[in-house]
Amino acid sequence: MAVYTEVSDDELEDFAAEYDIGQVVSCKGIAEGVENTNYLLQTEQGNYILTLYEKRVNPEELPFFLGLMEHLAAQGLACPTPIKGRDGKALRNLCGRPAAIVSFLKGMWSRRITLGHCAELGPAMASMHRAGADFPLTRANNLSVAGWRPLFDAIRPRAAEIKSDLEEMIEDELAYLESHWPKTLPVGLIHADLFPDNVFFIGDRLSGIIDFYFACTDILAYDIAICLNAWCFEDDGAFNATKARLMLNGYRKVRPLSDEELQALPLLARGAAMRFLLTRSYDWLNTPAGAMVKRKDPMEYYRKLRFHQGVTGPGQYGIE
Ligand SMILES: Nc1ncnc2c1ncn2[C@@H]1O[C@H](COP(=O)(O)OP(=O)(O)O)[C@@H](O)[C@H]1O
Ligand SMILES: N[C@@H](CCOP(=O)(O)O)C(=O)O
Repeated sequence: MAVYTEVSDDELEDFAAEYDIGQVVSCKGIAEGVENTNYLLQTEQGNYILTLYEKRVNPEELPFFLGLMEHLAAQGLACPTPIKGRDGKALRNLCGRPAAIVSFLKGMWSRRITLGHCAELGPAMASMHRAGADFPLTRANNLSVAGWRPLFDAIRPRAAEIKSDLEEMIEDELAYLESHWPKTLPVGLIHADLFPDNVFFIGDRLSGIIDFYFACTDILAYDIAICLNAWCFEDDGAFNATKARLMLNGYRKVRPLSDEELQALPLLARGAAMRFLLTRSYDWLNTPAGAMVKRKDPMEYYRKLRFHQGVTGPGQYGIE
């Protein structure tokens, strides 16, 4: 459960009084998510999400994230919009943490990814990339190739607790990725954590995208690579090329991909797998015993990385 910070009734009342959102009716901790504390805030006027920002979010970067959500929502993307208080500010403090209220999105994330979900994801991701093109702020991706070695150094002494050959595997792969990482692909605004639990559906239709707190300026096709990993593998570890084809072709209808971008996909998918292998390994080794949060399995990403190491071209992702 991701409620790291408990909010008392008095603190909540004072906080909500800064907004024109009506009287608070209830405030319930949300059990999902791993990064921040989220509450479902119900007021006389409707539902909202109250987020208190925790460890991985740098408070100085919050204007970027909140501004981005505001920008994308204004462009018609179904994503949360920050709610401003009477003073015009969306960002304030609660219980010693930066905090904001955002609009509530209807829909549910799907635990069972279908071909239809992947077909919907592609164009939605491409529309997000297009809508982000004129967002004026930029943010470097601190979890891209330059950020991987410091994470590796932090997990290295205990990597064998996860898998005996993990240290050796990451060492070799990191050296390869550092020397081959593409430098000329189109760059723009990416979500960078577009996992199934951050995409809502109503029935088979995609109804919204949430959780922009890893969003950054990076290679656009890297977002696609993250999704190849997060959406196109089955529970038994098999890669589903039909899912990948539907996602990629749906994407290309809204934002065509150059040959250079397509050829780079296997490498980007290796990098994307490395990124989540590293953060999951770090969290696996460093989550305090008894913390109310479910750790995510690093080995899932070890296996995905091994798969992409064997991919020789984008054809293996189901496309010509
Ligand atoms: N704007 C929103 N509308 C509706 N539900 C939301 C919204 N934001 C978050 N949630 C709920 O909170 C959960 C955790 O949110 P998320 O942003 O993924 O947390 P974290 O950043 O901590 O991982 C989501 O799975 C969803 O159930
Ligand atoms: N998607 C990441 C973890 C980040 O969790 P989220 O709840 O913020 O999406 C992973 O799967 O490792």
